[in-house]
Amino acid sequence: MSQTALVPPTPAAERGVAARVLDARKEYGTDAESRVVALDGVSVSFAPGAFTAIMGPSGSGKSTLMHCLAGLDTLSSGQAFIGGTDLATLSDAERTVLRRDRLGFVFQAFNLLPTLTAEENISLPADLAGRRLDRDWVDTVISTLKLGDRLRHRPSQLSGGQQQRVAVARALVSRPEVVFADEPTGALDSRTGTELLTFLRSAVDTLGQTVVMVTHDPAAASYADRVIFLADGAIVDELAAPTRDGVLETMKRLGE
Ligand SMILES: Nc1ncnc2c1ncn2[C@@H]1O[C@H](COP(=O)(O)OP(=O)(O)OP(=O)(O)O)[C@@H](O)[C@H]1O
Repeated sequence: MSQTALVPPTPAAERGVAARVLDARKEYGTDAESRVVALDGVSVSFAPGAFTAIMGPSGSGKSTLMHCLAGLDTLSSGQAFIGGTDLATLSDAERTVLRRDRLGFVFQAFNLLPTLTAEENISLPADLAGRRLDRDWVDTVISTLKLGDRLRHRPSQLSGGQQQRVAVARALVSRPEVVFADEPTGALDSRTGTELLTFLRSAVDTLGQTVVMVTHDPAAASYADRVIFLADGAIVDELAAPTRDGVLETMKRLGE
């Protein structure tokens, strides 16, 4: 039996929530001097088919929240769920399988394998999971991200923006339950960044893709359905249907 069976996808009946944390607390360091409370009792749910941005000043806990939600790190206390799966009930190996089979990642370090072509990098997670990709969807992703003439190139032969688009394609081709994106436009020029955000938005609108994105950029956050603001490890505000100006005003009010 394959290991994949250890972490079955969330049954339809439990799909009311794509991801959530309950009273999540994360502390780093043990002695009083080095102790940092990165998450201080955060409870938040992410609806399926919604695009959520997480904002807040440097050090407010954004990456920690995303890493604990995505099973890349564990909470000190509280609970983190992907769909109906409580991540604390999984072994390290099971969490790895869950990340591979049910989640997509777009991080600043693109994590592309240097010896593989763009096309091989894009299909790698699905190949590892032994899952067949929907060829029409793969073609749509590749053409929307304008990667058609770069598929045989290796990462070192691609620009930073092209590598980032390969990373986005890799995260989206298998239609994961949740795509986690950490500053996905940070390294891109504004036109490429806009294209990428437009693509994420259309994946949400047309496919019901769930996206959770950490960003510092109010314009990027305005592509989301909802923005959550963190400060000192706690959620301090939230905006629905955000505009760039609305996000800026909230940041100003929160003293960012
Ligand atoms: N491995 C670690 N060991 C100790 N402290 C850590 C560790 N990782 C994060 N922290 C601390 O936890 C707090 C939250 O960090 P986190 O990276 O989640 O913030 P962030 O909001 O993502 O910041 P940025 O916008 O600068 O990326 C910070 O004070 C940070 O110094």
